[in-house]
Amino acid sequence: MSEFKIGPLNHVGVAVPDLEEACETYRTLYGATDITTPFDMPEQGVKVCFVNLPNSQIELIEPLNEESPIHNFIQKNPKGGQHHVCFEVDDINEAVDEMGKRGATVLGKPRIGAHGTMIVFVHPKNSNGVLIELMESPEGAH
Ligand SMILES: C[C@@H](C(=O)O)C(=O)SCCNC(=O)CCNC(=O)[C@H](O)C(C)(C)COP(=O)(O)OP(=O)(O)OC[C@H]1O[C@@H](n2cnc3c(N)ncnc32)[C@H](O)[C@@H]1OP(=O)(O)O
Ligand SMILES: [Co+2]
Repeated sequence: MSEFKIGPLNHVGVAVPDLEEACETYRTLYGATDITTPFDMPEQGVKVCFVNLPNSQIELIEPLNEESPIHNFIQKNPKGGQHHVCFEVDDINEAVDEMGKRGATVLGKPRIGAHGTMIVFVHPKNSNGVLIELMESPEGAH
């Protein structure tokens, strides 16, 4: 087995029915001041923005359409909910290979994520009901 291991927590994904409303909640209820402008990621089926915190980010995601991978999640959780946890990895292809060897179900092929590096997801059944995103580190290898 390779030495592969997860690195820093990059972000926590929160699925929401309305991105603007969710941003407003982080602004007015929690006083968050650094919230990025929302943008569409059609290839991921989501509209995204980040609440930047000193040590991490909350990624707010709203489904773009009924084909979105988070469409069913919002149907089941109409007010939204915690959706995924994202860890950085040094090398996405190594991560995919090693996840497979370790018996996990990797969902699809790596794709470009919201930070401009490759991401891939591991099924929640493999990790106590938590959907895990693995993201190639923006700073390169650790
Ligand atoms: C922008 C980007 C970035 O950071 O760069 C992102 O994060 S994009 C983030 C959005 N993209 C993704 O999530 C892509 C990967 N996700 C997927 O492929 C999908 O969402 C699945 C994880 C396969 C779930 O799909 P879907 O909800 O349609 O399937 P399903 O209804 O059959 O659900 C199968 C089981 O998984 C559960 N389930 C669904 N979503 C879940 C979640 N987020 N966390 C924990 N459990 C979850 C369901 O309740 C169900 O449980 P039971 O079997 O017990 O009823
Ligand atoms: Co994410």
